[in-house]
Amino acid sequence: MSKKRTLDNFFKPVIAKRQRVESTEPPSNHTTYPFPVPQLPPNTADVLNFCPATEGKLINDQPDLDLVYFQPYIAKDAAKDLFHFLRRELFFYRVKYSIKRGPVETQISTPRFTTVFGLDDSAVFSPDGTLVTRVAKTPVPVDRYKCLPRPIPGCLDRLRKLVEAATDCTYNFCLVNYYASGNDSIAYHSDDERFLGPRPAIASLSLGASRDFYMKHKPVAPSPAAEKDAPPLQVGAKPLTLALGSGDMVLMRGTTQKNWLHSIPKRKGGESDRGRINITFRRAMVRGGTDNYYQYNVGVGPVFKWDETKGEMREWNREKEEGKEREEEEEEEEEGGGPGKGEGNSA
Ligand SMILES: O=C(O)CCC(=O)C(=O)O
Ligand SMILES: [Fe+2]
Repeated sequence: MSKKRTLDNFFKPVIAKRQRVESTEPPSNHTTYPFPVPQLPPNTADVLNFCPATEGKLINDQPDLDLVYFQPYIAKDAAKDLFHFLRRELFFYRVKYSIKRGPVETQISTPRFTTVFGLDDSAVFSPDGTLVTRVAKTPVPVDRYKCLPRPIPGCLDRLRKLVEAATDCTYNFCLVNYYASGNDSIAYHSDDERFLGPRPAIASLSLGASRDFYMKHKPVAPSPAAEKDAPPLQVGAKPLTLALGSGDMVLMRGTTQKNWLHSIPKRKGGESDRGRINITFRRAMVRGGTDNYYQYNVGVGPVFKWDETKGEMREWNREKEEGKEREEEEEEEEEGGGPGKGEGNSA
């Protein structure tokens, strides 16, 4: 070893590698989960007590736009830990579906990983995990929903409560997107579904790689009295770009969804390839909302789980996982003193 390197090492501050400390609380589980979801690690949970890390800034200087931008909502280190925890522990889907426009059916592949938890306002989960009506607390018939609703796991429910307090709104749904690379995206759309009510509040939290969030006003149809081919009306709204960094949160509320579109466009290389998680909290009023969210964010395809060694989402399969666990248990048993492994047998 060269002298220079030895000296460098001498003066380098000793930074202890941060240990991953797991929660001792039992994980969240439900019959609809492919596998249990651990509780937040205690150090991440503690830091969340200091949210919001900054005060929200109002962005309402354009027609029909009403945003509150927390930049950030979660401080940098905690946002990083939360990103890695959620990417590692949640189950995701890559949903495919078909849409019919007139006689033409088109196959769509959602260009990002998604997952969803929650239940509309008509019902609640009872402590044993079954569904009961919100008011009368009578069992909900099993065929009420096309896809069985999933309770929000403890780790995301903690976030939901914090976000409720910071935004003065209540939410019963949590949608999670994972953009694995710059090739993953969400096209221009508005979250103005009828089941969210007329002026929905949607809180959108970003973790991981920074991505551009584009917003533009919807074209405004000319009045019925205008000429037939009249161009869309100009409302004088300028498109907007927010460079959403890790820990940032945007609350979209009031007339925003009715009048504005938003998207996360594709990007080439750079930071995007490190992956980004987006979590939106919303409130669905009726059961149609529940069916819609599960159809488009869970679907019927395979489960994906983050593979730490490969550094990518991999298809997860219950039989394969259970087989792997059995093998590991058998290996442990053998190492623990099975025949031929005893003392004096090493020659
Ligand atoms: O990823 C984002 O920031 C936006 C996600 C979004 O618009 C949605 O899930 O509806
Ligand atoms: Fe959206």
